Formats: sequence, C-alpha cells, structure tokens
Amino acid sequence: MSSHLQREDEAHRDAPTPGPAHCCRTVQSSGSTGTRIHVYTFIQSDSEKLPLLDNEMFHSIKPGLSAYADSPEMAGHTVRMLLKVAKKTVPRLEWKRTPVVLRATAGLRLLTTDKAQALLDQVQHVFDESPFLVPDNSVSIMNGTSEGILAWVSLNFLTGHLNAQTKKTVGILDLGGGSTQITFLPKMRKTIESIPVADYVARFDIFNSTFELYTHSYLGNGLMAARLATLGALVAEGLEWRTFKSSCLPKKFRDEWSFGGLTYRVSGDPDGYSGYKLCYQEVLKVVKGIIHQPYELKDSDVFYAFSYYFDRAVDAGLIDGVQGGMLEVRDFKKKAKEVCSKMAKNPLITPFLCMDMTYITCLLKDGFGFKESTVLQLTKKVNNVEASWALGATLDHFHNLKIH
Ligand SMILES: Nc1ncnc2c1ncn2[C@@H]1O[C@H](COP(=O)(O)OP(=O)(O)O)[C@@H](O)[C@H]1O
Repeated sequence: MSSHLQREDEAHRDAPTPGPAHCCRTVQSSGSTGTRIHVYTFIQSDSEKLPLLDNEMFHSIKPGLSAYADSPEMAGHTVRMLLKVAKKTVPRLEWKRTPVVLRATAGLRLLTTDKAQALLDQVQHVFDESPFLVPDNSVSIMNGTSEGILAWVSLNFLTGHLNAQTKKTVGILDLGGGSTQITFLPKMRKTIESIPVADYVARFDIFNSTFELYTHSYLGNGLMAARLATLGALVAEGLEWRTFKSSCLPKKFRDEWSFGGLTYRVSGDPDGYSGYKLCYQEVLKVVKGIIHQPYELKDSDVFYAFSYYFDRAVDAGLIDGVQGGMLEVRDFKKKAKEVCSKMAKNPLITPFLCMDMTYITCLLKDGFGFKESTVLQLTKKVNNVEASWALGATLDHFHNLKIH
C-alpha cells in the first residue's frame, strides 16, 4: 500500500466527529491533443490543512477542442460525453454541490480570440444545462504561468512535499502538444535575479507558506507544435498542394498528418539525407534563442517529467508504460540516435519517433541546459493519480493559492 493511502487510513481513524467531509470535484482539461475529465474525491477533516485525496476518476477523448475551431458545436458534444462519465462517477445526490470547471491550455491559446471564444461558449452552454454546480469563471483559458504552477502543486502534493516542513520539493517538466512548462523552487537567489523578464517567476501562498517559483510556459514548444515548426509548416497557405519535408522522417515516408484542425502533407527527404545529426540541426531552430536556461539547473535535484516526455520514453522502449522510471538526459540522446539510425528499416511503425526523441533531447540539453547526467523521474501516475495540472487546479479552487 502506498504511503499516501496509509495516511488516508489514518485520517479515517483519527477523524473528529461528525466525520471528515467528502467532497467531489470535476475538472475538464482541454489540451491541444485531447479533452480530459478528472473527478477527484477529497477527504477534508481539518479546514486548516490540505485535504487528503481519496481517489480520482479519469477519462479522456481525442482530438482536443481546438480541432473543432470551425465547427464549435462538436466541442459541446465532447464535453457532454465527458459529463456523462462524471454523472456515473458522482452520486446523484452530490451533483448539485459538485463544481465543474473547464480549463483550456495551449490548443485554445493558439487560436484567434473569436474562434477560441466560440468553443468556450459551447462548453459554457453544456455546463449550464448540466445538473452540476457551475461556479463563476467555470470555463476559461488558463495562462501558462498557472499551468506550470498548478502542475508543480499537483506533483508536490502527490509526492507528499507540500505538507512537509522541509521545503524540499520536486521540479516539474511538462511537455504538452502545444506548449511546454518548466517549474521548480530555486535554491539560489541568482536564479531569480537572472531571469530575462518578470513572468519567469511566480509566488503563491498555501496556508502559512509562500513559495517563489521559477516557472515558464513556452507556447509553440509543445511536441506537436514543434513538429510543425521543424517541418516549416507554420505557414497557413498552400496546405492543399505543399508537402513539408524533414530529415527527421524516414526517407521514403509520405503521409498526411493533422494537428489543431488542419491537415498537412508530410514526407521524408527522398533525395537527401536523414538521421540524428541533420534532424538535430532542424529541431535546434525551434529551441535556440527561445528557451531560457535557468541559472542553477545544472546542480538541481530530481525533476518529474510527464505527459509527452513519459509517452515517448515508453514508445522508444526506455521505460515501462506502467511503472515509469528514472532516466538520465543522456538516455534520451542515446535512444534518439538509435531510433533515427534505424528508421529507414521500419519507416511505417512510428514515423515521428526520431523527430520527437531528437526534439526532446535538444529541448532538455540546448533548451533548458540540463547536464547529460541530470536524472529525470518519468511519471504518468503517482499513487494511481494522473500527473497533470488538474489536481493543482482543484486544490486552488478550494484553498485559493493566490498566484501572484
Ligand atoms: N489532464 C491531463 N491528464 C493526464 N494527462 C494529460 C492531461 N493533459 C495533458 N496530458 C498529457 O499531455 C500530453 C498532451 O498534452 P495537451 O494537453 O494536448 O497539450 P497542450 O496543453 O500543450 O495543448 C499527452 O501526453 C497527454 O497524455
């Protein structure tokens, strides 16, 4: 049994009469590659303390809402399906006092304001018709700073670091489809002093502690957005007739690929070369001059890396898809080289794996400036709970973290 659940049992035993309050909450997170629902059940026995998480129900639907930018009614359909799952999970008597919230991330940030708003309006309409509690500001686009901070809160809550007095915490690396986030608690003053602009640092309060974190979200540096940039496909014109080539793809590969509601013709470079070295030069353009290198990263503690970091490490055979595992940055590099050199032999299985693994390597090394020996904890779930910002968003709702 996990230590987290042990603590829960203790809470049951020691609960003051009339007993701990259970509360449920559903969060829908709307990313560029999927829309997901999380239903959390907490036990709150002491309003001065963090609640205990009893369990999470999680479900996801592809594609993300941004794929419906030109047919917003479909967004309503996605959300209705996810609320159906919530209805099955939350007891009927609790529906009225269970808040529903949707927070959209990079997929909607990348759309025009009008298109994004039309999608949010559809979601709001479905929420208003639902039997759940719909708080003010229940449907919105979350900014990148909140996304980074809330993911850090989630992971530190799940690993037991938020309750501890030690101020020992873990950093987080989140690689979405549209954006990527890095957040950690700096130990050196110089890290804060050497940030390029103010939006690389955020403070928030939780009970009697204030945390000052280094955090940044890079819009356009998520894994799918990086594919687009690598392929030179950020242009809006000529999608019907252009084919976007890359030496990160198998030479004989040709196919269509969709992201954010648009479809692109993509291929390897049949008359040119392919492989890790050339691919690295291509992906470096997406990273160089864009990603800021934090001052103290090189000596940092363990970082938890999840979302596409985890998915691609599994696809490449570096870690087990259930257990996750610890990897060094150099493991990504070694595997990227291997995958790229083998892609000609089996071009159809995972054609983007060379590009993705090379981009991840480049992002970690030349982007953030991690050493090859830095250890990453690759994680999908902690104690059966999804690693994502959604849990932090829920704690924020109940305990107003006052991010400033
Ligand atoms: N709420 C979530 N719960 C679990 N995994 C998530 C969640 N949000 C994103 N992910 C993971 O993140 C990656 C894609 O992120 P996505 O939300 O599409 O990115 P973005 O926010 O940049 O649009 C995938 O690996 C997906 O499984």
